[in-house]
Amino acid sequence: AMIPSRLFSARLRLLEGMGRWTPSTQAVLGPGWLLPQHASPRLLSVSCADGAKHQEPRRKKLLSEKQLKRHFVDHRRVLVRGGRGGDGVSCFHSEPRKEFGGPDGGDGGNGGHVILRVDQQVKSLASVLSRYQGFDGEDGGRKNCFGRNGALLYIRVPLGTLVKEGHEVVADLSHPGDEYVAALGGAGGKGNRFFLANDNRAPVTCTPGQPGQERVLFLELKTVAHAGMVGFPNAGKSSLLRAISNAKPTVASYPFTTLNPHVGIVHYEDHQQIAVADIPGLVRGAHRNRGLGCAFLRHVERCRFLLFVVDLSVPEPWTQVEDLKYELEKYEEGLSARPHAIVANKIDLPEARARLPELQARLGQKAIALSAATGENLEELLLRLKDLHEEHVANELARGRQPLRW
Ligand SMILES: Nc1nc2c(ncn2[C@@H]2O[C@H](COP(=O)(O)OP(=O)(O)OP(=O)(O)O)[C@@H](O)[C@H]2O)c(=O)[nH]1
Ligand SMILES: [Mg+2]
Repeated sequence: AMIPSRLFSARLRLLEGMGRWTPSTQAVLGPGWLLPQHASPRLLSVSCADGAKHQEPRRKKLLSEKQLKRHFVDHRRVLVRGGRGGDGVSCFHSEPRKEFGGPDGGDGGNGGHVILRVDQQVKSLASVLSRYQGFDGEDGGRKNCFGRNGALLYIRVPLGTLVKEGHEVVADLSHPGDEYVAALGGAGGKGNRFFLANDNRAPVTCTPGQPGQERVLFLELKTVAHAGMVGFPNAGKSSLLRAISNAKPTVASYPFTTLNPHVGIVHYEDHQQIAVADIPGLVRGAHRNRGLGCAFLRHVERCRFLLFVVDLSVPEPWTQVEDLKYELEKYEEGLSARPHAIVANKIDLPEARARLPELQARLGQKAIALSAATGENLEELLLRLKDLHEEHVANELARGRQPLRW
């Protein structure tokens, strides 16, 4: 589970055991709606339920939009410093009855580099700290002992991390296993043995180790996936991802459950794998920085095709599609024209099913009506995903490019 959802659930436990829960079926978009009135029964835990008997639940504080954005970690400023090189040593060989032992001060070891490495287990930049110091090299020793080099320090980052220095993009870690040396370790110093020469048989000079490189880098996550799911909060994107893939994003009846994109892999019988990203809820006016703003729309940028997830339990569901397209277009021109499918979710609810014919008519395009909750008609979506994927592969090959492989 991601950190933000844990924060939410901690807050929500206060309301558990109350039995007042009703599933919220629609998200009403306004400034004060960011947390639910009722907690989901999923979060029930015994210890807290006991506690609830004795104490009055506290009033929940509403998260402001600003606080909400703080939970959403897809960019980070990091200070990286390579390890310092070890110092060289100045000393002379000494042994009983041997009067002029030569210089035998060893060199210091090199400082360790700090390296960014893509790790597909890592899903967000939340685990990245604000500063990293590489391992120092060891100092040299007597008897020509060289210091040990500092070990490499790896920072694990998710696939699709963009590395910027100032405004310049210095690396784009968009392939599994990609690495980028963020800061070089300093070179080790030389011991006096190094300075031994024919004209100087007894050098006393030795040099100190160099400090490691220091850089301030900006990491930015752009989720890489085949398909990106976009939809309003509570549309059921996370439920859908759970239903079709191995991913387990949190599902709850309040908007903005998902604050970080999740990527799930859909496995087909022919061993094909399609990566689907669950992208945080978009709201009307996102381009004017409402809700989570449109910062997270950069995750959509790299999705090869889109799934518009529409909540059929809300009146006039077709406006959702128009609004989603509008917001996407505001963010980047042409984004709404990506290959896409329209998914009408929550068909298990009777009022939702009744709205379907009108939705189809208004869109002038087929919508895949399904229920993430009951699993009804998921096959149609899976087949459509496969078609979209094949289209993408054919397109990329035609342009002489390598299609995204998972
Ligand atoms: N009846 C019904 N309820 C559903 C269905 N799919 C999702 N829900 C409910 O809708 C609510 C929201 O589901 P989520 O999957 O968390 O929605 P989301 O789009 O990921 O929401 P955010 O992460 O907040 O953007 C939950 O209470 C789900 O149980 C469905 O097919 N039928
Ligand atoms: Mg979600």
